[in-house]
Amino acid sequence: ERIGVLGIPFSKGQSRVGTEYGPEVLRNGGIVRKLQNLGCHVKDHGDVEVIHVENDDPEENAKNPRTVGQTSKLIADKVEQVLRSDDICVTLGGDHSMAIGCIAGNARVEPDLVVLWIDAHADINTPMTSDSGNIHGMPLSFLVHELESYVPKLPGFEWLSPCIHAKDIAYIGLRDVDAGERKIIEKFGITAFSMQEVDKYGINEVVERALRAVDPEGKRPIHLSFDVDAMDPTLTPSTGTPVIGGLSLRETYYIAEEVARTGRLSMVDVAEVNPLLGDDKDKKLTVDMTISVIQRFFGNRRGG
Ligand SMILES: N[C@](CCCC[B-](O)(O)O)(CCN1CCC(O)CC1)C(=O)O
Ligand SMILES: [Mn+2]
Ligand SMILES: [Mn+2]
Ligand SMILES: [Mn+2]
Repeated sequence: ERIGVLGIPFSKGQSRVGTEYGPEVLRNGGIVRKLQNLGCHVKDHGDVEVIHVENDDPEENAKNPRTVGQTSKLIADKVEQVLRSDDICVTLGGDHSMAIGCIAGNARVEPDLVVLWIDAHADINTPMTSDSGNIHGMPLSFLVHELESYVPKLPGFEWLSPCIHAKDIAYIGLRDVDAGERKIIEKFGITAFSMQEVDKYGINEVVERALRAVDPEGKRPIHLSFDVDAMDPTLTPSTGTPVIGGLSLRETYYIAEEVARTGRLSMVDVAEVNPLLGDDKDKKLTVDMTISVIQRFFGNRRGG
């Protein structure tokens, strides 16, 4: 396939400096060349322009709303452009608020997409249910039709309309879900496989059930949003909100290989790499583990 790589050097969806350097360290780790070495045609589209709004005061408890909202619009426009020329878009983040623009942009090209959200967290707080006000904990709430009446129209988000339904989402890797998120997941019946289910059923059964739940006929395009904190922090320590007891390398490989096998992968977001956290060993490990996972979405299979 033709892969379009897009950097999203963004950090204003949360409060730690560093995720803006995610694209740089992933590129320096060789992600473009390693995908090309798999026989993929890879075009690096550079970085999305990041907007910085002065005096961007919190609104409805959400921090940096104008900066996040306006940048998300540019992300959506750029993602749409990439997907008009390439088959698959790989976005290098950047904090997970990037997914607002990534999914909105993908949905313009693939309106029937389903979302696999690989993460320790549910990232579906509304501005009111969030305890932090960090928009990287809220992206899905801006995108889901069923939550539209619960989410205030924040300044900077005028351009955005919900584009997915709750039934189109499946989580794998959850282990730090807030009370408000739990209520939303239950109220709207969102498919969710926490680490408990991964242990109970095994990753093969979890992946099979997740795909069947969102796409029983096996024909819808897949948007895979990968938060590197889904993996155990011993594998990806350089990330802002690590949670122990995460996915193993082999479990994460398996998810990537199975999604690749569908042949319906439309987009992969790589979120929450923060190279300023931890020491140099941690940073290198995080980058190397992340890239080794991404390679498995594109034909690098353990069986050859
Ligand atoms: N759900 C959290 C964390 C979001 C993580 C976003 B990511 O993209 O990395 O998945 C919860 C934060 N909260 C912090 C204090 C704790 O005591 C409880 C959880 C929030 O800030 O909304
Ligand atoms: Mn997370
Ligand atoms: Mn709809
Ligand atoms: Mn996340």
